[in-house]
Formats: sequence, structure tokens, C-alpha cells
Amino acid sequence: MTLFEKAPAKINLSLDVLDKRNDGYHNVEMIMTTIDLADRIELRPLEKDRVKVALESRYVPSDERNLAYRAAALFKKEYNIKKGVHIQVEKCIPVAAGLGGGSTDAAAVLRGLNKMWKMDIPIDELSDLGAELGSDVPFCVHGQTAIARGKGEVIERLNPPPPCWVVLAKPNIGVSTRTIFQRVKPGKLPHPDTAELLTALKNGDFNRMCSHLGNSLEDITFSVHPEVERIKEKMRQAGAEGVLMSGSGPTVYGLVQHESKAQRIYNSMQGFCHEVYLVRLLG
Ligand SMILES: C[C@@](CO)(OP(=O)(O)O)[C@H](O)COP(=O)(O)OP(=O)(O)OC[C@H]1O[C@@H](n2ccc(N)nc2=O)[C@H](O)[C@@H]1O
Ligand SMILES: Nc1ncnc2c1ncn2[C@@H]1O[C@H](COP(=O)(O)OP(=O)(O)O)[C@@H](O)[C@H]1O
Repeated sequence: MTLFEKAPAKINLSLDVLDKRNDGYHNVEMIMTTIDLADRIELRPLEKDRVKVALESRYVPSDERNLAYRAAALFKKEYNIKKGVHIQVEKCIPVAAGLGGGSTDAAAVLRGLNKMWKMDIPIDELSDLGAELGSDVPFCVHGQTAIARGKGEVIERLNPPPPCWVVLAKPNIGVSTRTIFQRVKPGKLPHPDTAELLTALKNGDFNRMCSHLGNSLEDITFSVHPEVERIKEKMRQAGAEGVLMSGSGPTVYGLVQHESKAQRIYNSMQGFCHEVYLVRLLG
């Protein structure tokens, strides 16, 4: 039996860096939601007890460094499974973009193997397992809309944002999350007003949500890659109602309520930026 699992990208509606931990990571508080831009994961049982990943990408290895591979290997080890799986990854999410591409592939593999091998593992347990692979994997295991705390592994579900369009604009660079976090100086960061954003989501208030988007890492990424700040300005000038850099960047997104306006902004960003997408929030 071949099984397909959709692996949607995420955007950060907020990302607050609270402090540095003894393990070198940072405590964060971030509200994330999924968007309709997705990789496609195909899982096929193998006779032999092995994990094989196939994907066509110039940027992502298909060996044991791939997060999809690592997810399958971890799942097998944790539950002592002596079966094999072939994983085909169709990459549509740009790589090292702040959209959680690798994390969502790993999460989709965990969910998919749980079904394929009829394990019935509860979602919270899968999420805890995912935390061993990366800070964004627990959110991606849950999907939808949630606030993540700790280093990303403490997940609390939230109401989905009001429906809207998302214009994504990515310059022709990849950003290393690690490099951006290394430049963090706690105490010198801006902080989003997470409480206001939570209220906006609770009330389904689109305008209030747009005016309280915020990301502590933006200024650091802007200082390393000034073109990201220019894209943000351009997205705002083009008329997007809420604009923010996602994750550690470099993708900038604009939220827009009406389709015709979103299409106009998409067209104007295309003349300005390497990769542009027009998608819906999945929430
Ligand atoms: C910043 C965020 C926000 O969504 O997104 P991206 O820009 O990667 O999408 C994530 O939390 C990223 O999650 P993920 O990409 O899984 O990161 P990890 O592999 O766990 O960590 C990469 C590196 O970032 C730093 N890191 C990450 C998370 C965190 N809470 N504190 C950190 O200091 C650490 O130096 C770590 O070595
Ligand atoms: N399945 C995968 N898809 C994307 N990137 C992967 C995958 N497996 C490993 N990686 C590696 O993870 C790193 C971060 O990529 P990605 O997850 O797309 O970025 P981000 O965390 O900014 O969203 C890249 O260096 C990439 O080579």
C-alpha cells in the first residue's frame, strides 16, 4: 500500500525570542499557522529493513542527512520496527526559507508511518518524538494554528486566523537559522505583542492581527541581508495589509483579504523578487 501525506509550509505570525538557555538554544514564543504551499510525501513499504529517500533537488541531500530520512530512522528505532520504507519527497517549499520545509517533511513522515504501520501513536507522543529532530517539527506534526513555547516543542492549539491570501516573496538566498540565532543579544531585541495577537485570533479580527505581527529576528536578518528589508518595504508599498518576515527568513509574506488585490500585489512583487507565490492560509 502506497500512502501519500501532505507536508504544508508554515509562516510565523509572531516570533519572540525570550532568553538563551543553558543548552545553547533560545526560549521562544511563536504563533505559527500553515499555508497551502506544500511538499508531497509518498511512503511505500520495502521488503528489506531499510530507509530510502528519493528526491530531486539541487539543495537538499537524499541521504541520512535528509530530515525525512532521519524521521523514519528515529521512528523505527523508537518503536523497534524491523520493516523498510521508500520515501519519495516532491519538494515545492523553497529550502532554507523560514517556511519550515525540512521540518514539515519530517513531521509528514512521522504521521505517515504511524498510519502505514498501524501504530496508533497519539499525536502528542509523535510531537515529542519530532522534537528530537528539530525545534519546528512538533508544530509541524500538529499543523493548523498554534503557539509554540520552550524551544518550540510546547504546543498549544489556537483558533485559525481569519481566511486570507498570502503573498510570499523570497530573494535568491538561503538563511541559516543557526547563524541568525548566534547573533542574538538577548536584552537588545524587539518583542512582538503576543497577547494582542492572541486576542486578535480569538476574536477573528483580521486588522488587529495584521497590526500585531512581529518577529524578534527580523532586524538581525535585515542586517546580514539588506535585500530582505527592501522586500518587506516593497510588499508594504504594494498594499499588503500585514507584512512580516517568516522564521529566521529570508521569506517575507504579505496578508491580504481580497483576491483581486492579492493578485495585483503578487504581480508587482514578481518584477522585484526571485521567487513569489500566491497561496491561501490553511489555518
Ligand atoms: C526560527 C524558526 C521559527 O519557526 O524557524 P526557521 O527560520 O528555521 O523556519 C525555528 O524555530 C527553527 O527551527 P528548526 O529549523 O527546526 O531549528 P533547529 O534545527 O532546532 O535549530 C537550528 C539552530 O537554531 C538555533 N535555535 C533554534 C531554535 C531555538 N528555539 N533556539 C535556537 O537557538 C540553534 O542554534 C540551532 O542549532
Ligand atoms: N527534506 C528536507 N527539505 C528541506 N531541507 C532539508 C530537508 N532535509 C534536510 N534539509 C536541510 O535543512 C536545512 C534547512 O532547510 P529548511 O527546513 O527548508 O529551512 P527552514 O528551517 O528555514 O525552513 C537545509 O540546509 C537543508 O539542506
